Amino acid sequence: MLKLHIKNETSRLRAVVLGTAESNGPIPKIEDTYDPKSQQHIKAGTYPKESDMIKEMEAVAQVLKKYDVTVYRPDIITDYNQIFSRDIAFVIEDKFVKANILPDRDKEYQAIQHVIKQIPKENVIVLPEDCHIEGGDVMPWNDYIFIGTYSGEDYPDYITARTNTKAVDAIRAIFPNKTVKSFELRKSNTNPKENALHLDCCFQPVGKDKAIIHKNGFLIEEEYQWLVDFFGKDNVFEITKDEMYNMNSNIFSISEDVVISEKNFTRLNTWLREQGITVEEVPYAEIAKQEGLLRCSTLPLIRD
Ligand SMILES: NC(=O)NCCC[C@H](N)C(=O)O
Repeated sequence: MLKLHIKNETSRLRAVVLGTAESNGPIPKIEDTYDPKSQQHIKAGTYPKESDMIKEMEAVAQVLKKYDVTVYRPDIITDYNQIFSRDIAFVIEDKFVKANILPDRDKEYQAIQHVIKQIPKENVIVLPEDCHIEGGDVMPWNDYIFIGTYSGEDYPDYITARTNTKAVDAIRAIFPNKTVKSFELRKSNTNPKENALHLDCCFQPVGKDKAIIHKNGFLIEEEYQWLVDFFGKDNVFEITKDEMYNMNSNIFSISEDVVISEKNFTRLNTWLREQGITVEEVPYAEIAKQEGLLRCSTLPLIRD
């Protein structure tokens, strides 16, 4: 049986599900896409090739192997996108919560049944269907759970809005000992530079007490400011609109002092090293074209 344990985003990683780019399927039709960045690349003829994305994910697998992390991979569903395993479920403490993901992506959960079977049944939580939530919006941070959401009345119009108020309330009820703090995110179905698809597309804690953040990803300035004050101005690395677009906030922590990051994130990687963090660089610019990066591709099961 798997002894799940996740308290935060950066404690030493021991076991993780890493998505797969195998049998990712043909280039989607514009009407079948569910994020504006993929759309943009389909129109420009620059949508990523499966073989390139497989290489990128293999580089991540190699780093995880180097750090002796146990890596689970999804079963392969023919011609189906299974790169972003982060969103399909999430672990908080010893609970595995099935995410109620966008219907276009709902088969992804079935492909990790071999992992779920190893979790005691009483620790697997299935939320009511009207609680929409994706793991990219959920961040356990010690006594807190940070959740990205969108509560506008036009929620149903946004295919980019993935976590609703009902889900935030449900998480609050399941974890009464945690402070659940939600953040309204900026959404656009058409402009990736104005779209924080998930909380991890505009914010992520790193190290022991630091964070990466993009102000414009937050709809409410006070909520952005709350995070800056929480971590302290000097501990926060502010990223630009283009850096958010390139997914700089979506690196992945193996521990408080080791992260996996994209090799072109020069400014961020320099800052991380200045903080004493070892940066394991991988190529991930092709996968980034689908509006997800390293945090999005990983579902941590056990951290110290
Ligand atoms: N946590 C994340 O931000 N995941 C990225 C998911 C990207 C995928 N194209 C989607 O729209 O669901």
